[in-house]
Amino acid sequence: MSVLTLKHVNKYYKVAGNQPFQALKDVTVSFDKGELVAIIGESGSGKSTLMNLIGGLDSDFDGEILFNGQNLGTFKEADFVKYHKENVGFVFQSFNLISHLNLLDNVTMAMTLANTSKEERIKRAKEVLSDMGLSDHIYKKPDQISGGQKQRVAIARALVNDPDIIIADEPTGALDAETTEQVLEIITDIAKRGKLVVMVTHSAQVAGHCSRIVSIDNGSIVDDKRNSEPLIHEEVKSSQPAVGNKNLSFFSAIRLALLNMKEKLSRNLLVAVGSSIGIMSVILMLALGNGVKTYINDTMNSFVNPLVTEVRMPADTQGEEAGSDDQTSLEAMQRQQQMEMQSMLTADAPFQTENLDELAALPNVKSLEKGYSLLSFGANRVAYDENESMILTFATVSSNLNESNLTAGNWPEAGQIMLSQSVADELAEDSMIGRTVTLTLTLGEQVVSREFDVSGIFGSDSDAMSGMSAAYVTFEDLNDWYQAENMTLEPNVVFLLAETADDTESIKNKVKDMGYQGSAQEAMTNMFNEMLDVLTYVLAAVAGISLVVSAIMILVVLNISVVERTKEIGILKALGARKKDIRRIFVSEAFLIGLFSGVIGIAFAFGLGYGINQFSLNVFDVPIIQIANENIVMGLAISVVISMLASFLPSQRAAGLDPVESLRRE
Ligand SMILES: Nc1ncnc2c1ncn2[C@@H]1O[C@H](COP(=O)(O)OP(=O)(O)OP(=O)(O)O)[C@@H](O)[C@H]1O
Repeated sequence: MSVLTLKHVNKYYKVAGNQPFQALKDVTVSFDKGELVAIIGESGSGKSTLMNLIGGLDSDFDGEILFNGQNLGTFKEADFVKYHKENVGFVFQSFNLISHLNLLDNVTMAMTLANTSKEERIKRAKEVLSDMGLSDHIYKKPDQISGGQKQRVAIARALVNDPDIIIADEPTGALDAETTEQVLEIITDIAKRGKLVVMVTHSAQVAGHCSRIVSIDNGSIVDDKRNSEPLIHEEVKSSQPAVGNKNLSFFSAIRLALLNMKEKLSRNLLVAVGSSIGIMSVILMLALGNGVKTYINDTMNSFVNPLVTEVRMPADTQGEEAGSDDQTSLEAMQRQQQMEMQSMLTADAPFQTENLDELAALPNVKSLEKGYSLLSFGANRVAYDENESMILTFATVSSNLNESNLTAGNWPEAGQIMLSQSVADELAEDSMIGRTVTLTLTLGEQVVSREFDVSGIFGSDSDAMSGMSAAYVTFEDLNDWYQAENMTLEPNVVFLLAETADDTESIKNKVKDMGYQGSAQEAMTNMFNEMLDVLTYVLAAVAGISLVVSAIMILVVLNISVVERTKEIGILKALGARKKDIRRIFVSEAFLIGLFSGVIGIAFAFGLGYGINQFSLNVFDVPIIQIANENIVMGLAISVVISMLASFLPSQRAAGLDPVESLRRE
């Protein structure tokens, strides 16, 4: 059976606005192994058209082209891929080597596309290159060798997968007489080893070397002359297994992408740096959010004891018991009205005994401490001599206040008061400790005053709380005072002391579940945190707009790359690359650009963050940029994903290129 048989093959080219142009007319011919066939004819007679059809680069024809009995007309993409990988090898007039790959990589390309093992690839390529007398040049790039050497590399590449057919389109067209002889000798040897070689030539001398000469004129075979029997001497079939049906691996795609990117290093670096700016901005915005949040939380938390959970009655149950919602009696309403009046000055509802009992019974609660706190705008004040200071917060001292914030003197005991720095500053220029002040409070509906000795100063000038005017006495003193005024002091805040700081969180959660409120400060911190989160994400999103610019930049660069590498894509397809492989090469390139720009963006963020922190440490005493690990991972992921998304269109375009047109591209 013939290796290749054409039966009544017609080829029409579609021409816009015109009748289709018939380039091949009823071509019927068959070729055997060992034949060295010259296809000759005038320019435009249809030689290349015929070669493209039998090489499986063009599948649009009428009639039958049979390779070992299989009709190319019925082939699917996967069949053509297999055909290119295993059965045909191409040699072109202009060599068509891939310029950024060395000779070894050029020759191994077909095997790389078939995912042949690295050792096997290199072993086979070295053998074939050595057969071509090129052992000393394997690491050179194509532009470092002569024309004859280039054509030998191209022949080595065509032979390396041990195909049945070699299709050579004017393989000696660009060579001088001497080199032509050498190349012809090699080609003749190939036929002698049992391959079918079909070669287009314009040279009568070259045709004279062939065993058979087929003449084409105007799309038809007009002459078919055999000079000799097939040249076959001994059929040499490689002992190596066929390349198999595996495909380009992810790692090979990355390596190919890297080699190509190296070729255009400065351009790729510029793109990576350009798109890294967006990534850096996003990371910095998130890190700024982290920094500010940490600063606020730390400042807030530094004033409270980590063992303590502050509990207040729910805001919507003023005067009601937590958990009991059936108290609609007149008494309760009156009580609520009274509380509301008071809440012009104060805040929270008092705790009932049941509340105190259920809170004290919570697991991990070591003890329960009662407290009272009163927020007022102008009603409560401390006076000393002629001076007077309004106090915003009046509270009983409790374990909740962190003693480390006591900047002078002692914690108040019976008959004593502790003032905040700002109050002390307003009352006297020198130290207030030990002096007697008059505290005036609005208790219920009465305005009452009492004298206390100043025991200590709470909070320093440098912290955020020092601006808050506050005064603290003991719960017992306040209780006495209430009794003296014929009133009962009911705690409106309760402090639960945990066994260990680790238990505090769970106690806080339980208390919240039971319907109580946490400290006002905690609520404020939470609100701040939520606002900061929103603000941070908005800022990061605004910074993220530059990522769109990056994506467009990457898309444009990859598009340029596709145009520049059109011919290379044609070569890869002729070597058996699937559409998917071509896509994979471009997507890998985008992946690498994304990875590099992510890494550069992270490095920039750290660099700039360091600078900003030096400044903020000087000014605010805190590092304001805090890059979290998840910011780094997110930055990298965003960078890679955006870049890969941007590669979608260019890689799709590359994969869809027609191999015949691509190979024709200069
Ligand atoms: N894509 C195409 N669309 C329309 N016509 C085409 C196309 N490709 C080739 N042709 C026409 O088909 C005919 C055969 O072209 P082909 O390239 O096969 O000739 P050739 O014999 O290889 O010529 P040369 O020796 O100059 O390379 C020519 O008339 C050419 O103009």
